[in-house]
Amino acid sequence: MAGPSVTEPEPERADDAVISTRGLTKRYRGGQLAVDGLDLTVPAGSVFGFLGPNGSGKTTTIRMLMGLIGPTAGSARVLGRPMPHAARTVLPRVGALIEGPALYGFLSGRDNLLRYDEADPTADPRTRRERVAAALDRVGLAAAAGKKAKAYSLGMKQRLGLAAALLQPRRLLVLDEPTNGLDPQGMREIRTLVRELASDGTTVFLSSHLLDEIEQVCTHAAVMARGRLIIQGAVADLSAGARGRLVVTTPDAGEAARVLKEQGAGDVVIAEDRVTAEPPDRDPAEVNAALVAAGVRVRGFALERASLEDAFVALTGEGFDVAG
Ligand SMILES: Nc1ncnc2c1ncn2[C@@H]1O[C@H](COP(=O)(O)OP(=O)(O)OP(=O)(O)O)[C@@H](O)[C@H]1O
Repeated sequence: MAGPSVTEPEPERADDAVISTRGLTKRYRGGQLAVDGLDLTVPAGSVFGFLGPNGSGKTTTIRMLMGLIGPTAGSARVLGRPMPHAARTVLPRVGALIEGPALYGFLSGRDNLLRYDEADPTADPRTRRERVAAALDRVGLAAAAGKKAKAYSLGMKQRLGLAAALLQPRRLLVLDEPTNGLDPQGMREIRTLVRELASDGTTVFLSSHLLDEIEQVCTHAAVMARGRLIIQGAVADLSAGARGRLVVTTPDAGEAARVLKEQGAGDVVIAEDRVTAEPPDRDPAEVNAALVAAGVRVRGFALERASLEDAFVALTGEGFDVAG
């Protein structure tokens, strides 16, 4: 008689978070508090940017999420399961690219992937070649598959690392600074790839110290500074929280600055024929009318959308200094 089929326990929790941490903390042996009480929620299907200057605790967090190091306090769940406890069941469904891919330079890109695939005990050897070809194709390396990996550019190596992470279907991809060290073209390629992967439904968690990168590819973001979470949420909401700047283009910059101050604008800055300021609490049309009435020749009048950087500065009172 056929008994009930053995199925894996449903891993997803009601909140549908692919990653969630509660009070996650790491203090290194030397006493360094690298991550301090982190409550992170990564929604399923998001491209989640994990942003922070160098040394803010991103890599330490990723290492805890992947079960590579244990937390000092708090807990982390990945795909609904506790880490590092459930690493054996969780990690096969997570593709990770952490601290650059480990590649054999003397082997071709294809042979590197064949090796990766061989190392996976769940991978069917009969379909290995097709899997490797599909992964190479996915990252745009099909034409360079026969080249030795040492002849690859840094961007190609990153893409090969991604291909290795994509040999199996993944629920989650974790990428630690995937564009670090790449030239603008290499960066664009990786970003395009990330967008494509996300449109296939894979949740992508990527760390970066580049604000504009997060704005370009991510739907959600969390901002870290000195081991603490500053803010997290949908990227559109994060930047909406900060006010944009008023930008007036005029040959009469000095007079425009005076009028803007009179109208209640803050932080008025003149840069040649551009005057920017924190917009005052009144109808922009009135501000414009006041400029014109004072004889300022207004050639441009705009409210620039706030960037994530503005949000960061507003929240921390500091610039986003990548040198940390
Ligand atoms: N193995 C370690 N032992 C002691 N301190 C460490 C260790 N690894 C990291 N740290 C410290 O913990 C803090 C957070 O480092 P972490 O690497 O997590 O930051 P990060 O945001 O990933 O920065 P980066 O992009 O430079 O790697 C830093 O002050 C760092 O010097």
